[in-house]
Formats: sequence, structure tokens, C-alpha cells
Amino acid sequence: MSKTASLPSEITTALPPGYTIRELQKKDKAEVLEVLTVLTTVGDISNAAWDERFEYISKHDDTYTILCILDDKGRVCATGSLIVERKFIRNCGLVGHIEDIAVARDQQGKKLGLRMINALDYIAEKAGCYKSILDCSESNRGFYEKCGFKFAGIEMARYYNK
Ligand SMILES: CC(=O)SCCNC(=O)CCNC(=O)[C@H](O)C(C)(C)COP(=O)(O)OP(=O)(O)OC[C@H]1O[C@@H](n2cnc3c(N)ncnc32)[C@H](O)[C@@H]1OP(=O)(O)O
Repeated sequence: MSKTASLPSEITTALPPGYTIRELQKKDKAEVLEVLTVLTTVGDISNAAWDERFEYISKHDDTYTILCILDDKGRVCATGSLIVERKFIRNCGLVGHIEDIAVARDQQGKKLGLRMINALDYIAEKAGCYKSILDCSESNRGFYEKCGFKFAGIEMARYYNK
């Protein structure tokens, strides 16, 4: 069964009329990559690179979940990812990492970001995660607080020359 088939109706019916939510499909390449440009540099991804990454993610679907919201014309207008990390601590606990939340610029402000987080949260909890965490800029802190997240420290990063 797809992970979105069991989403509670409070999430699916709260979407604007005609909008739907489902897992990423191979055919979404152009539309989802376009949506992701609101977040960061996407790069020029070849069909072969897309196919390889898509197959990897599909094969590891107990770890990766990538969701898309489609508008009333069936176009991808929002996306978000959940990666389930398997730990030793907390009795071999699971932690959800929420990543790459993006809503197309002309679709922002319609609660699509909130619904995306609600859906990923639901899937993380159902997968057995004891918490979900994410990194964001200060300018998005208010959004995540509205989604129920609490400030929990600082992010640190080291970039490699790639
Ligand atoms: C872990 C990560 O991926 S962090 C990166 C997040 N993504 C980005 O920054 C990419 C560019 N931005 C976006 O894609 C979107 O603007 C998002 C994802 C930040 C928000 O999505 P939207 O669909 O526009 O937000 P949505 O309509 O669901 O807002 C829900 C609530 O949060 C509020 N909100 C939205 N953005 C912000 C913000 N930046 N700061 C404070 N509050 C906000 C809304 O006003 C709304 O509040 P309300 O319930 O009182 O009306």
C-alpha cells in the first residue's frame, strides 16, 4: 500500500479543492525539480542521473519518502522529504529527518507547506520514529513553529569542494 493511502482524512481533505498528495513518481522529474528551485540550486540533472537516484530511493523506501502535492491541474506544486535514520541510542531508535520542503512561489500561503509537514510527520510517527528534526533558516522558524516544531539548538555545516 502506498504511504499516502493511509494518510488521515484531516490532512487530505484540508488540501484546496482538486489538490492531491502522493509519493514522488518517475514522471515528475521536470515539475518537481522546478518546484525545488525555490529552495536552492538544483543543477542540470540528466535523465540517467534522475533515473538512477529515483531507483535508489524507491529501493530504499523504508528509509526515504518523497511526497508531492499536485494542484487542481495535476501539476506538482509542492514537495518534501523524510529520511528515517536508524540509531543505536534510544534502544535502536528511529529519527525522522525532514528535508527539502518547497512550495512553488505562486502556490505559497495556501497551507500546502503545513499539509506537507503534517503528512511527513504522520508517516514518520507511523514508521516508529521517536522524533523528527530539521534544519532551517531563521526566516522559516515561524513556519515550523506553526507546524508544531520547537527550537532545539543550532545547525552547523561544513561544505566540501563539490
Ligand atoms: C527543512 C527545510 O526544507 S527548510 C526550507 C523550507 N523551504 C523554503 O524556504 C523554500 C521557500 N519557501 C517555501 O517553499 C514556503 O514558503 C514554505 C515551505 C516555507 C512555507 O510553505 P507555505 O505553503 O507558503 O506555508 P503555509 O501556507 O503552509 O503556512 C502555514 C502557516 O505558517 C505561516 N508561515 C509561512 N511561512 C512563514 C515564514 N517564513 N515565517 C513565519 N510564518 C510563516 C503562514 O502564515 C501560516 O500561518 P497561519 O496558519 O497563521 O495562517
